[in-house]
Amino acid sequence: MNTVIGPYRLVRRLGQGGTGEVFLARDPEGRQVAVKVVHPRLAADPALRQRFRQEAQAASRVARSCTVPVLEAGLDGDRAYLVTEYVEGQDLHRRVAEHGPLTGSSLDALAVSTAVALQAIHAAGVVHRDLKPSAVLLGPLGPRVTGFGVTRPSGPSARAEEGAPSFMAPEQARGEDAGAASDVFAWGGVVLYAATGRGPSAGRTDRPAGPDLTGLHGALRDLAGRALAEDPGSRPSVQDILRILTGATDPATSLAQPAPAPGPRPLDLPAAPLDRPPSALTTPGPPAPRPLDLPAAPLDRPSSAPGGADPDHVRPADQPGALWPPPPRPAPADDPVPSARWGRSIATPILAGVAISLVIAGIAFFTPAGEDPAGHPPATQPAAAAGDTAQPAPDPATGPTAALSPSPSPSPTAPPSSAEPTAEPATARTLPFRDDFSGADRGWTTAASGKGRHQASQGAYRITAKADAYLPVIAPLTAPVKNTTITAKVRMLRGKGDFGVFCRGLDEGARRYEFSITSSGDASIGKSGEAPASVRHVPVPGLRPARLIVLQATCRSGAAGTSLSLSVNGRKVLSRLDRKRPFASGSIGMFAHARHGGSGVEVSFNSFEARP
Ligand SMILES: Nc1ncnc2c1ncn2[C@@H]1O[C@H](COP(=O)(O)OP(=O)(O)OP(=O)(O)O)[C@@H](O)[C@H]1O
Repeated sequence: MNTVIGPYRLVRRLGQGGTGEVFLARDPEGRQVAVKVVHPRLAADPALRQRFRQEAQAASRVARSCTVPVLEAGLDGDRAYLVTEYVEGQDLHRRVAEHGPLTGSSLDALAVSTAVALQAIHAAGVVHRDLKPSAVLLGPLGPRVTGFGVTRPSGPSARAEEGAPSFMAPEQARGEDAGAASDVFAWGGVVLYAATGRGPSAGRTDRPAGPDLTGLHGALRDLAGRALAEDPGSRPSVQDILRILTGATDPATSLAQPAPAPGPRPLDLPAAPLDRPPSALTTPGPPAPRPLDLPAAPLDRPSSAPGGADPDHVRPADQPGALWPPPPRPAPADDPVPSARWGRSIATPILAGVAISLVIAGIAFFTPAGEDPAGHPPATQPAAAAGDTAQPAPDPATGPTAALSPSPSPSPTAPPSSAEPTAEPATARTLPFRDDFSGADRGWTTAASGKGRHQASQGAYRITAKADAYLPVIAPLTAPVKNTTITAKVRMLRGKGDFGVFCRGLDEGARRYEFSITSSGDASIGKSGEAPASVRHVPVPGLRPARLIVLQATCRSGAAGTSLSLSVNGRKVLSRLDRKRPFASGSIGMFAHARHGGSGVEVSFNSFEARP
């Protein structure tokens, strides 16, 4: 094969996706990469090119520790292409077709690895949208997920129309927006397929009793069954899947809901929460992929093995006790797609990031997905929507300017009764939720790569963000949150920056709203992607961040947009209406954000409560 695209020399064809062809190729240094060439019809569409670029940028943010990185998105003439690391081995579809279902620890490792991949993908603000067996590559180091959707048309995929089992969630098949919960459905289908060779047959009327889980056992059976629930709100979060599969949580206590059954679901929520915090809202983003209109150049050097090993140097034989069978011998060099065919046979899509889970010596070793170490925002996230308004909340008694005037603040040690927490419900994994941090950490999470520390100790939860770092900590809820009022008691211990609570939805750009107090005593309501300078700050008269503050933040989304309000020590100081389309369900939590250099910022939360 003598075809060259960008700086890559194509070696042989690896596969055909619904929207493009994938080739093994060599980069200028001779390293192996996988190059997906987008269908010229799509590549020629300016809107799709733009989307390609944006989604490739999003893909490049997916945590490296558990993905096969997207190395480059480029253009060569009118040919758009995406370069990822090459994974030597079979995809799951072929593996099961040729060798039968996976069993034992191989199956467990596949379930964990694919969930880790989803966690990493979601943490980057991306929804895979097309997880399926052919998108799970069984490499020498374990399963990796590839192919998350760029320029993917909505609705059933071409492959599904050809009669292959569809792994698409019912809501996606209906043409609705896909969220994290849609990926969880596909995860359940992939696990079912890996264990049985059968697909989930989503939304079929001939499966009134739910998916046939015969062949799956134990926690995997329970999780896959719940993941395949028709109602997205009834599916477990990726975080819960991982907790259970890794033994961190007893399924009996964390999954109190029954396995899916026909009939209405108890929750009516459109999407599962993101399991990891999004990239930060107000710090600079990571290096973006090269724009399509620039000469092609790699985003990063290929490095398929953790630790930056050269992919050429990672061989199955090098892995002691590698669980996965050695990949088939490479097919003899061929040239099934001679260069003359490029113009017509190259299909469309774009690959995306992939998760790596190491499976060594029969133990599934995985690193929880991390957000961008610096907590970077989506580079393409627009600033506040045109209809977005932010204003100091009018004081009910004295009018709109009262909130800006000095006024005595209630004693922080005697907050208003509306801010007083109530007794914690027995399960406390859905709203209402309360944590006074009096016991052990109940599972608050942040990025493994987050810069700083966070821990519950002695009745408080301390968050220490290193210099200029953003450190969010996510509440350990098992169901997604959309409309909520959060009440938190917090004080600043040292440093400069801001801190507070947030609500975050799973939608494009992983929208997040932050309710903040700064070390200088201002309050603000910020939105992901906004430049810090454009976020309106309102001084709160008499506020001393070093004393206990009662924050009350409300996040409510409806047809008119998302209404947000912030009260400090019982007094409403800001309200805001974001007229962007309604906010999706997601996660909530607390954060600290160190700014202005120095040695970071440390805050202490005494309690956190969220109510519907
Ligand atoms: N990085 C890679 N390394 C090795 N093989 C790959 C790689 N990426 C894809 N492949 C092979 O190419 C096949 C097609 O991949 P592709 O991503 O196009 O699938 P798809 O998800 O069906 O495509 P689409 O996104 O267009 O629907 C895979 O099933 C796999 O066998």
